[in-house]
Amino acid sequence: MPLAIETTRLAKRFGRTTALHGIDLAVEQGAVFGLIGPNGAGKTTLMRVLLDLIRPSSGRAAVLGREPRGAGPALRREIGFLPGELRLEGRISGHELLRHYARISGRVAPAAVDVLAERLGLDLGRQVRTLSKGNKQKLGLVQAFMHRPRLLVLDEPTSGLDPLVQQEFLAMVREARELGQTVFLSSHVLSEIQQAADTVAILRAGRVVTVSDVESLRLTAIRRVRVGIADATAQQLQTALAAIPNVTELAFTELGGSDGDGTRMTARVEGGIDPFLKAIARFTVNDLVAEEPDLEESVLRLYNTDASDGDEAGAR
Ligand SMILES: Nc1ncnc2c1ncn2[C@@H]1O[C@H](COP(=O)(O)OP(=O)(O)OP(=O)(O)O)[C@@H](O)[C@H]1O
Repeated sequence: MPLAIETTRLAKRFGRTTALHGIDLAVEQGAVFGLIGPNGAGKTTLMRVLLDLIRPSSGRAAVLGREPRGAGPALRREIGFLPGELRLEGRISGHELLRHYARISGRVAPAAVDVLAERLGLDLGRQVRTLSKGNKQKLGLVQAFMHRPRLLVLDEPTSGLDPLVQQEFLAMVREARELGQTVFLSSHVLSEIQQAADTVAILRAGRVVTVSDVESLRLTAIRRVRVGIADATAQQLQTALAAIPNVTELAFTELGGSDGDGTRMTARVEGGIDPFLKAIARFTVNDLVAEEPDLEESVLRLYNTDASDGDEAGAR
């Protein structure tokens, strides 16, 4: 069985900007493969090469065993593509627009469009130009999924979606995997990739920094945590957390003076959060906020790259 996606020393230059510096990637059929990286890393460029929307400067790409260049509509029908910047014809309804796309993608099961629209909460009767950004994104997702393509290439698929719809999208990805479809998706949000993907490639400044399974990424996640404790002093909290090695940068504010309204604490938790939660659970917790793990801090530093060192690949 050929790989779903294979690139060999794939490079793309735009004038003096090098967007991709020789990318080697292999995506197995049936996998959910996440591409993650900061702005300007080259995620969109890579996807556009795979879809033959742009041509590589050097190197090779193969999609479902074929070179995108010259493979034409037959390969295109096997792919469901959600572009990062969706441009949709506005003066027709969602229904009409999807009928138009179905003529290109072919083989759309009669009920598929309605089922997907219903799941995402999208009104297909409305004129496309009157839809909000999130609803346009839903329309883009419906057109990518509706013909059950062998390969889904999704550029920032949850951009603009509210959290409930994001969860529905993640369920759609899981079902696609169960049906044997391959999903190749990009994001700059670590938690989203962790929920959706089995394997993750980290792209930075046009290079693959690492390819890793999602479980190992989870261990490296760094979170900032804020906690309000009703019945402990800074000293008590310090003592309770002293023996937990993955908790650092502790800072305390004691509230309320003599009668003691408790203490506010911030901390940096690297890796599993469970030991931290167990240690504070003996006190009365009023409030707990665990921020989204930070991609740059969690992942890029692990591989000895300077996360602040310019996002734009061409800047160097
Ligand atoms: N058509 C183009 N002309 C010139 N430079 C381009 C073009 N497209 C992309 N680039 C440059 O290539 C690099 C990679 O951009 P790309 O859009 O692929 O990154 P990305 O990882 O998708 O970023 P984001 O998360 O911001 O969408 C950037 O330096 C960008 O400025």
